[in-house]
Amino acid sequence: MSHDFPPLKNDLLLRAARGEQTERAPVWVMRQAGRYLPEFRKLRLSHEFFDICRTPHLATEITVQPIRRYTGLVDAAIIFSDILVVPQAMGMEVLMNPGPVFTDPLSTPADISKLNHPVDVDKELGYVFEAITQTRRALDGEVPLIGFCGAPWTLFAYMIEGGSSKTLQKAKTWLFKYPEESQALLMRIADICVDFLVGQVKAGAQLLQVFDSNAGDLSPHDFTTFSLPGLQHIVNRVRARLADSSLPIVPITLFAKGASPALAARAGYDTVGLDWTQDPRDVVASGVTAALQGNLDPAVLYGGQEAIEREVKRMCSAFRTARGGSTRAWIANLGHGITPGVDPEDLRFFFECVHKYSAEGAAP
Ligand SMILES: Cc1c2[nH]c(c1CCC(=O)O)Cc1[nH]c(c(CCC(=O)O)c1C)Cc1[nH]c(c(CCC(=O)O)c1C)Cc1[nH]c(c(C)c1CCC(=O)O)C2
Repeated sequence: MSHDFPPLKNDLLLRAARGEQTERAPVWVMRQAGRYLPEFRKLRLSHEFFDICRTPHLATEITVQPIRRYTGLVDAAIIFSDILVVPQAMGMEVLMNPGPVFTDPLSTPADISKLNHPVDVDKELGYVFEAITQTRRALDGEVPLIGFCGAPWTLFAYMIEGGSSKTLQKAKTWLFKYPEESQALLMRIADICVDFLVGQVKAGAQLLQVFDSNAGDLSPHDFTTFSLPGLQHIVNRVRARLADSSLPIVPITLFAKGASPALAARAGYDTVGLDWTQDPRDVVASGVTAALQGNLDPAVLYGGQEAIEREVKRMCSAFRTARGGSTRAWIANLGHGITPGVDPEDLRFFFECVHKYSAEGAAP
């Protein structure tokens, strides 16, 4: 590889993702660079959301904010960006005000012809690669850097709904009314995700995560029919392409929120992310052998320190019991992103509790 990055000093995340035993569970939280941090809100006052994503030194600055604040407590950085940069690369306009808004969503399959095809990922998303490379240098090996993308089904849903939606009525209409066109578009998105993820590893990402945030809206049959093929394509092609280009075969995590973990595990990722509705003991009992990530309810962080300590203890004990007494192959996290109203000191306490209660030899 052409980069010469500082050596990694904390590899807990990478070891847990590979299924190894670690002296304690590595911990990070989804959306850890975000609005609950005053230093993020301050920078955000003078910059639009997607301008930050497109400006590598700003994306780097925000990515390292939680690493600086929680030095020695947090075990990973995740590049500051958004899953919706992929629809932008496909030619769609997306604004953030305050949630995502597509100015011209897809309404029928005829609209697919308006999308860029093929997409030159290096050209359209090169700013993410540059941000990753700058962030690797800024991190100075303190913690590994996670790259990510949205899953085809979740991106497809945003491209059709034009924003967040409770029912996903429009996107689901496509699945049932235009199944073949839907599958073709889902696989087109999957191919872009492959190029995007490989480019992120080339730029310096040390673990990848695919966010299928809308997975739970599909029945098991429809998840299997419409989401799983793209997810499998991504993990298989990314691994093959990394091997062909002599790049490191980094671990890959799938967070399919709301989906059955046993079904998500069929995609073949190294780590399966769990939301807080799942009990890790049931997940392991159902035959899932992948590493696990998660899964405290983000709302626990509003409950005060007594609740945080009690619930982290409960979580650690559940993951330990799931594996017959060890915290092997577990990455501690929330079950979804941290929300804007959390007190940063309560997140610090969450990290401290994970260190204490996930340690080898901690009381069960
Ligand atoms: C569905 C989704 C999106 N984006 C993302 C997902 C998948 C994860 C999930 O389910 O939450 C992923 C994402 N978005 C962001 C990151 C950065 C890295 C991190 O710290 O985790 C990541 C990994 C920054 C962001 N993405 C967004 C913000 C807040 C925007 C702002 O600063 O105004 C941040 C910090 C905005 C965003 N972006 C998106 C929505 C629906 C919203 C608005 C609602 C919300 O804020 O949660 C799309």
